[in-house]
Amino acid sequence: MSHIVVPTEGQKIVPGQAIPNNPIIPFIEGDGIGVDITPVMIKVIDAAVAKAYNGAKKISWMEIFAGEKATRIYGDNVWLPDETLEAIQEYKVSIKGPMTTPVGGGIRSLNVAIRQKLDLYQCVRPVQYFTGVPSPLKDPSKVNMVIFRENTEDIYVGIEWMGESDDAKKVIDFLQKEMGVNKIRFPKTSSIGVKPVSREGTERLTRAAIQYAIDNDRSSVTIVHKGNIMKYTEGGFRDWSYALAKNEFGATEIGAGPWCEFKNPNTGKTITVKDSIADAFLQQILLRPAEYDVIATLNLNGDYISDALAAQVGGIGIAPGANISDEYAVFEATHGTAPKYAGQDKVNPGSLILSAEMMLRHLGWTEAADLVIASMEKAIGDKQVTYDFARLMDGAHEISCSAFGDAMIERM
Ligand SMILES: NC(=O)C1=CN([C@@H]2O[C@H](COP(=O)(O)OP(=O)(O)OC[C@H]3O[C@@H](n4cnc5c(N)ncnc54)[C@H](OP(=O)(O)O)[C@@H]3O)[C@@H](O)[C@H]2O)C=CC1
Ligand SMILES: O=C(O)CCC(=O)C(=O)O
Ligand SMILES: [Mg+2]
Repeated sequence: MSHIVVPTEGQKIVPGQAIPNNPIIPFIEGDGIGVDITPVMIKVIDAAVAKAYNGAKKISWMEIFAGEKATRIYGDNVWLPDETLEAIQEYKVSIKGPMTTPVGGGIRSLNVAIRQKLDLYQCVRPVQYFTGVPSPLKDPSKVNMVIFRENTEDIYVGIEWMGESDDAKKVIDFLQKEMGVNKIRFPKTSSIGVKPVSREGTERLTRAAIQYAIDNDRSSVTIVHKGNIMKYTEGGFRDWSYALAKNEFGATEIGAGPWCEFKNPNTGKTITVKDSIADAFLQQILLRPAEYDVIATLNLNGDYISDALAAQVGGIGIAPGANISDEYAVFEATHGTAPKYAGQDKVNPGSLILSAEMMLRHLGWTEAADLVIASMEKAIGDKQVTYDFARLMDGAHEISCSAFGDAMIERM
């Protein structure tokens, strides 16, 4: 039985057709702080759209279910109902709150499952400084990067077997007897994980990152990898990315290479394609952030880099993101369910609001998106901030999650 109530007003987004003035947008509330941030996001976005278009445009929100709320509605163990995935596919553009993933045993990540099942291969996470936001950097205004994180491959996808299980023993046996592997230090008790990284997966991600650099007049794309150690997976990602830059975008090597460059066909400006080994990269972004612009990286590196870079511009309370395929887009914040704050109307709704701001731009509703950015800048500039910023800002006025949404709306 369906538990999704389709709004009586509103239309579906149809690829190849103009975005309707009243699109139906599915949303997943999310676990933990989802109950706090999702309603605030909806209120702020509705206000921005109403203000920007004088009522001529409006989103019809349609709740769909996943995570703990789905188990309450659909029954035990129904974490990701089929009709939720079908709605994301049918309505094309949607937004989700965070969902809990237990550590060790228990269900595998529903967030990752949505990305895998719908092949949302780009995880796009812009990291940009807003004036007045507290930061550990001397000059955080130099941080302006967009992470393109591969979203469907790598050790992150969860192909692994628990140490001492029959399956782990079978895999270790195969590796030792058939593949000549003699480097597993403790074969009797090792858990084993598999890290698939493909040329196709790399190419489509790096293509999207380079195309983004072209479309948005960015100066460089940095391939971040650990290819010195994992030569065929992380190293493959680097080599396939450089090859794509040369073969598809006409990049040529600078000096002895491997860095290369090409002219942006739209602006004539040079775009440099370079690479950085992940450990060094994490210190470079702290010390010399101005040198990095668009980042293309694998799934696990991208996970770490997302939170690390977010910290440089105020933390994961203000870190938006989007999961994108050639057909669908699911917007979601970088952070998780922050369970200790759930239901307290305390946390920063900024990440989910900025994810919705990315969604407005994706729809071409730039006027409303601009209002979201401007009102957030004003609220922060007036030091009306949630606890996470208040504890790091002098003279800040700490307000609740919902009051921050209201402070934005008052400033639109
Ligand atoms: N895409 C998704 O849905 C994601 C889900 N998760 C899941 O979330 C659960 C909790 O993960 P955890 O590692 O604690 O990471 P979280 O991102 O949920 O929280 C870590 C810390 O980040 C800060 N934080 C997070 N969100 C906000 C916010 N909106 N405003 C202000 N501060 C915020 C808090 O810091 P402080 O304590 O300093 O106040 C919080 O304790 C796990 O089950 C994990 O798997 C994790 C990441 C992404
Ligand atoms: O799915 C999860 O529980 C964690 C995901 C995550 O950390 C991320 O996508 O950044
Ligand atoms: Mg993460």
